[in-house]
Amino acid sequence: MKLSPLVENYSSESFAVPRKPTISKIDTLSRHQKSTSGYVGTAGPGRHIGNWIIRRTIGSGSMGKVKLAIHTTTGEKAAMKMIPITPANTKQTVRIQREALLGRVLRHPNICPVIETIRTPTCTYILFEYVGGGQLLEYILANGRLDEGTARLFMIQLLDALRYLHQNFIVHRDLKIENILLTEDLRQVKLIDFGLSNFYSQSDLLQTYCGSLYFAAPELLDAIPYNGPEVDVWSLGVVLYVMVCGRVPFDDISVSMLHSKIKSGKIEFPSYLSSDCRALISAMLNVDPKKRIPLEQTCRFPWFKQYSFSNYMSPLMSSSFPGISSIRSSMLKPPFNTKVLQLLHDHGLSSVPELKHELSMAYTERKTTPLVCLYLLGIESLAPALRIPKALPPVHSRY
Ligand SMILES: Nc1ncnc2c1ncn2[C@@H]1O[C@H](COP(=O)(O)OP(=O)(O)OP(=O)(O)O)[C@@H](O)[C@H]1O
Repeated sequence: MKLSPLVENYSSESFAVPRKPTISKIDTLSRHQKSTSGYVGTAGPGRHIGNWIIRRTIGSGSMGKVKLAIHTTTGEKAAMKMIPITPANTKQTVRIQREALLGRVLRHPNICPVIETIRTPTCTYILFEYVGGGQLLEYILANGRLDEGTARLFMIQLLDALRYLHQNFIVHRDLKIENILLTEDLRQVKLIDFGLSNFYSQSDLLQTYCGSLYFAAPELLDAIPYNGPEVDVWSLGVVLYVMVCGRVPFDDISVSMLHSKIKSGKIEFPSYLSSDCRALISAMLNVDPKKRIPLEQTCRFPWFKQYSFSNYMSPLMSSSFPGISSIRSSMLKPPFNTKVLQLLHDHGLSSVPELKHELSMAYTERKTTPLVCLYLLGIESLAPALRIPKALPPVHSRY
């Protein structure tokens, strides 16, 4: 595949200098954006939902519109996802509950948290922390590809977020450039959209194919059951390529051709890309999931060599906060916290007595199950010291 002249012509730009969007990039990158579903939000601007006033539309996805909401007393901003309740659509119900619950219990500086969930008879409103810098995709469309220094900073943050998820046996499964938002100062990225996330275990393989085709690992296209984390590694490899090249690595208007390009794993690298960056992308985009680099080994790649990875790790990733199975199960102790059990039940899990029973079994057998992880994440999310992770230092002090 020949590189687009528009991509070749880019000099090594600075992150701060904005560029005009280019049609060819928009064609390439936005073709994989899903169109909004037929749903038109029922909550117009100025309407109150709980303690929030609804303002303008800030985004849309397959689940509906996302509106800016302002808290009536504190003035806090939030992104309100409005999902109409359709009793027949159980798949959507599971997706909403999963997204609301994970957003509530996950605490990581590069994962967008849920502030509140409001349910009415007709609609579920999930209020997320407002991330003010827009989509990373839009930034790249408007300003061109990122320089490797900026891409590296974002990669470190995304790797950290994924490591946190994987340590808690959660796979994102819908990692794509549209699901990465920039903070207002453009120094941090935040992962959104956990509706397709799932729990994995070493013994049970996942089967469901989800997510965007452009970011999908080849084994998913053949419906081969997969363990979990390796599909996120592939998607993150595609994200890295998009960040540093301004286009997707595998592209075709024909879906079957796109499938074969993804399965071939043949990647064209632009000449300006450093060999260290190419090596990392190639290791992440290995078509054989068994040979694909495991997430925790990526930080040892020469592309990261100038940086002490430990400086960038959030406090949540320290050794006192491991998600390793045996340690995780040893953190489980009765009596179980009823607030957390109620929270889990409110998000579609079994009744409180059933949850207690399942946790007691896991405690007796010293087993780490998805429920154990969720319960412990719930406990940790209640601890005030862990709620506000340390802010990252400014970009330029790190290079
Ligand atoms: N926390 C947030 N802060 C600011 N904008 C947001 C936030 N969450 C979502 N958005 C905006 O709304 C858009 C749609 O959000 P999201 O991808 O979560 O919706 P979705 O319906 O789940 O989408 P998908 O079709 O990918 O499943 C985002 O791309 C972004 O532009």
